[in-house]
Amino acid sequence: MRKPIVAGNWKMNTSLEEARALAGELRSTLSAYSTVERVLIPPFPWIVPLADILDGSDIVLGAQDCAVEDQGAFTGEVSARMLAPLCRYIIVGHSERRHIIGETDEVVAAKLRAVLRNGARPILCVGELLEERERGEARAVVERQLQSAFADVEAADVLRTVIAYEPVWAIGTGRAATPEDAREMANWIREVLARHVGAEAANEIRVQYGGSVNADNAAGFLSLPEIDGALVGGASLKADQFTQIVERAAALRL
Ligand SMILES: O=C(CO)COP(=O)(O)O
Repeated sequence: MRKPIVAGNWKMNTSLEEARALAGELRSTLSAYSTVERVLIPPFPWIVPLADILDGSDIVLGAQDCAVEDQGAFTGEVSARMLAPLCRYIIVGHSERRHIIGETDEVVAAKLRAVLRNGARPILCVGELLEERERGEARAVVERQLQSAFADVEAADVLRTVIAYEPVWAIGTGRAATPEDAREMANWIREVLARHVGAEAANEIRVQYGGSVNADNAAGFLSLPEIDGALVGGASLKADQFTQIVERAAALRL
């Protein structure tokens, strides 16, 4: 059985005060839903204060990115080695890093390996641009992203990774993919990964959907057996919205 995972990617949002208040509220509202893995992914500087606020709860932290290297003269970088004691998950390959910061598939693959060798679990984001979907290339793009990320990764480590299917055109646009789009891509992701780890193991890998998920549309995705949770951006900054999404996941995936 794949345990559902709902993660809130706060991106570059919240003041320290707001972050503390949001985490404090979520600590109490989310405590009832232990059948769902609940992950808060705040900006780097809030990870330490939030670790204190969440101490003793079963809500876990994630990080939004990490460096390729573990340590050294890389001014401004934060390594997976530093994050791993505090964060169970680290996002790699988010589309904002691929398309705004310019991270290549090779950089994403190196970051994925950094997360794995330091004992954290990657949330690997994959997804196509609107023009790629319109040209009928969505599956090929996601296949390339997966093959590149996992080229030098052993099967056991592939199984520690969560895949987030986040079509770029659905992120922050209010235009979510349809549940059918998400289902098709989740099946494709497992098909591609099956070549690497075998069909049985690929069936153990969790696939989330991300892109304009909110309390109103979450059930459409979370009710699908192929979709194991959501990676939530904007709606994760609102305690009531995020709590409702987690509540839907708990109710639909018993
Ligand atoms: O990028 C996302 C999560 O990583 C999705 O963001 P939105 O939910 O704001 O569309």
